[in-house]
Amino acid sequence: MKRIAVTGLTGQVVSALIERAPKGVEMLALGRPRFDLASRDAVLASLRSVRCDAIVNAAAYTQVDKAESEPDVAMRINGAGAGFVAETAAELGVPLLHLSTDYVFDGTLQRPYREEDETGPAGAYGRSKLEGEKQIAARCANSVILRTAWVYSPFGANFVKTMLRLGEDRDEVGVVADQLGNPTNALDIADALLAIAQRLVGDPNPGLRGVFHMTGEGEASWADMAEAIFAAAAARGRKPVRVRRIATSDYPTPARRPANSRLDNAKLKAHYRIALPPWRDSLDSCVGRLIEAK
Ligand SMILES: NC(=O)C1=CN([C@@H]2O[C@H](COP(=O)(O)OP(=O)(O)OC[C@H]3O[C@@H](n4cnc5c(N)ncnc54)[C@H](OP(=O)(O)O)[C@@H]3O)[C@@H](O)[C@H]2O)C=CC1
Ligand SMILES: Cc1cn([C@H]2C[C@H](O)[C@@H](COP(=O)(O)OP(=O)(O)O[C@H]3O[C@@H](C)C(=O)[C@@H](O)[C@H]3O)O2)c(=O)[nH]c1=O
Repeated sequence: MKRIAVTGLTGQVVSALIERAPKGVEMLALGRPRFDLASRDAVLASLRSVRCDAIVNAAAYTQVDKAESEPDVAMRINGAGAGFVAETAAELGVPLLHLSTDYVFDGTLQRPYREEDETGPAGAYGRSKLEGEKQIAARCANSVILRTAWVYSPFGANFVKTMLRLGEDRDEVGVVADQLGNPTNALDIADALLAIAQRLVGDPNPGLRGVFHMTGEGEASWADMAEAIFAAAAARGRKPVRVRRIATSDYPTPARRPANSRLDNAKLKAHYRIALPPWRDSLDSCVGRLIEAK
């Protein structure tokens, strides 16, 4: 496998893939204005113009709250747009790796979600991502849909960067403690995507295709994650910041988020022998890198 086309130019996962690509593997990043998921013509033309061995669809509309006020835009990009990518991957005969989200679930289950569990998104972003999954499954059999969650990294916008920014001029931050999930470092996602792409290119086994959950190991609430961020920052000389553990009802947002969005990664381990590192380890190294970069 020599060339991977990846959608998005500045996104967290795209940036991580570019950083982690081993010598000899070229990442061909496609982004706006030329590559726009909102335009079928642009998607087909851009992907047809690059020679690649696999496609990673990492571009998406990711603004969870804003999606509530422009659900059609989110649906167009995450739903129809994903379908255009799948259509082109099928035409080109290359495997497609597509990223989806924990927010396809309503969060009412009392255990980590498995791939076959019933979906039921609580908001417009989750609905649009679920439609993307359906488009991919219908149009490209040679595909893997990887549902990940709570992505952070040294790149782009994310919860870790938000907490470090808030902590600069506050001694205390209120963070919801009743939503559970799996913090996931985009750099770990990139390593796994590279290994998965390599397998797909060389192995036609249908068991490697379909939906897989792929998150950092271990679970946390957003408040747990915030506490770990401030602990990692304090260990590197930043002033201490307290986390006030609050309820979802104390932090009103336009979008409803799942109370339980923990994902069960057993299928990925069984079929690919891949497990992402424990979330606390990866979070600590990300905070370290962000602080050193300042
Ligand atoms: N962030 C998270 O917490 C999670 C993300 N995911 C999924 O993982 C994937 C990667 O997420 P992440 O890297 O965090 O995303 P980011 O929000 O960091 O980046 C999204 C990327 O998509 C691009 N993009 C947005 N709209 C379009 C469009 N119309 N045409 C082309 N490109 C577009 C953006 O480009 P531009 O720079 O031009 O804006 C940007 O490069 C997504 O599918 C997301 O749904 C899943 C679970 C959690
Ligand atoms: C900034 C902030 C957020 N929160 C809460 C709000 C929310 O419930 C939770 C996370 O807020 P954010 O808006 O940062 O995260 P959010 O945009 O909901 O993150 C989601 O993004 C999409 C793309 C995904 O696919 C999901 O997996 C998930 O990562 O933390 C606080 O309690 N206090 C705060 O100061």
